Amino acid sequence: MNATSYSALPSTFRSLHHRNFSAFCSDIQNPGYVDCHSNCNKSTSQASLFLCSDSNSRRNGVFGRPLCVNPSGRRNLVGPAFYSLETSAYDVAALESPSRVAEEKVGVLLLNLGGPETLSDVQPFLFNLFADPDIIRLPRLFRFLQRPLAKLISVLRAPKSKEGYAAIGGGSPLRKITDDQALAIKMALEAKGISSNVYVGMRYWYPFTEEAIQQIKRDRITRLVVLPLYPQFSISTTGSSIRVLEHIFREDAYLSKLPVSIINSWYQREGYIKSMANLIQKELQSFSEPKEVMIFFSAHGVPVSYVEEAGDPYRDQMEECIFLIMQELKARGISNEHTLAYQSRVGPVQWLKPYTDEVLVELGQKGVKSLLAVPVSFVSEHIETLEEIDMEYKELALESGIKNWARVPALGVTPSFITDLADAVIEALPSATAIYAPTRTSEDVDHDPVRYFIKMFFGSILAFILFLSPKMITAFRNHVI
Ligand SMILES: C=CC1=C(C)c2cc3[nH]c(cc4nc(cc5[nH]c(cc1n2)c(C)c5CCC(=O)O)C(CCC(=O)O)=C4C)c(C)c3C=C
Ligand SMILES: [Fe+2]
Repeated sequence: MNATSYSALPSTFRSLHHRNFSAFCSDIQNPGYVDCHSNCNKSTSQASLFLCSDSNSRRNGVFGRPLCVNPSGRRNLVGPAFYSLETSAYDVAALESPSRVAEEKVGVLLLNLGGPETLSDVQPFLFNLFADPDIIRLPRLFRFLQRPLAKLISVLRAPKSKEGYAAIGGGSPLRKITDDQALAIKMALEAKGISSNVYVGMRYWYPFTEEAIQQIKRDRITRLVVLPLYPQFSISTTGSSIRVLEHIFREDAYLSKLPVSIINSWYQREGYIKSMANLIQKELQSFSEPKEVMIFFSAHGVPVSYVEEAGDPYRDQMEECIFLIMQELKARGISNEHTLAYQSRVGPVQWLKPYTDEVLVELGQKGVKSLLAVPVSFVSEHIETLEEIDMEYKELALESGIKNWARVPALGVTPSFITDLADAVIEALPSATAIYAPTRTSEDVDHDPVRYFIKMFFGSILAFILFLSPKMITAFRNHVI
């Protein structure tokens, strides 16, 4: 697991992230949904609160006996069961004063992206996504345009996006797969002697992170591990979900005192690397000449500015991840050629290169005949594996001269992977610390009505010119994702 605490992230990212906290408010387009951000204000965070260490962590212990079982089957909760802990191997305070009897209710919150379940969910889902200031990062002057812009882009993009979801059965499989993963992690923890409630919190669709948090509160969880289901950290994924959590936690007396441990990334974990290597090794055997196969890692892209201006560690982590997987394969005597490319770009800006579609064409032209696609930024099947890779990229590869094509499946509930995630949770438990309420800074409150009017006026004109240009519209409507 990445031992990087939040405070150890690149300072450029931290400052951007904290600045963004100031602009955050609930943007969720979700008619029958109770707005958990009603207290949303313009305060900013100065805290670096995500402390998670994997060094010298105690592995599991025996954690007491069942106290009670909540029979209600909440949709974002997996198998609720609480245990009373008489001695806790992970409770640092309890270790310091062994006479203390701690009663712990361990919660694990899985963070994920979420996806539309039906075709009519697609546009509101896209609205939620584009209304996220970590997905479309507007300069301060334009922030007031986030929601109108999200509306515009979501409407423009919805037809293309709907085609994709229609091609994979009419909706995203993400919710079902994430629920299965939650149950599997709960059972793996149970097998290691830890009883827990495992919750699913999606960023852009049901069950929303806000709903999961409310359930955690109702369940009076006393120690929480937050586990994003993204192996590598990006501002646009884990960062965005953590920002939502921070916002909710700092507004709430109970939550701000709850010991929380957030696992920022876990791409270097041995169990994950080995599980990925297993999938690749197995799939290589489906080719008639396994040694001739090019291993083609395809990661979801992010705009270059995230990495080069905002300090997103995503590209570095991705490259290290690929290195570790290849090292593991080499240790098994597999030394195929490999390459990494980035897929799924949206909009008119530069994304991380090389682009998957361009590399496929080049490889075909260079005479590569066999290719094994390995989706590497996500651990569930989703639209970008099932539609973009399996349909669009496969077709492109075959047209470009590649003869033999296969893809490794996403990890899903692969036992070795799930066991490793359970271990990551156990290792994170000791470092859970309360999130303290940060103070506000004047930078985040724009009191002056004249300044506000001037910003709105010039911002609108500039936005009109920039965002409604035909180039912009085409970019959002057409780019593959
Ligand atoms: C590590 C994974 C992901 C990163 C990084 C990421 C960044 C990112 N994504 C968009 C825009 C869209 N993403 C969409 C779907 C989508 N994205 C991810 C993962 C990452 N995104 C997943 C798993 C999914 C699929 C969910 C599902 O329903 O199966 C979409 C919608 C799909 C479509 O329109 O076709 C958009 C749009 C941006 C702009 C971005 C970084 C800034
Ligand atoms: Fe995405």
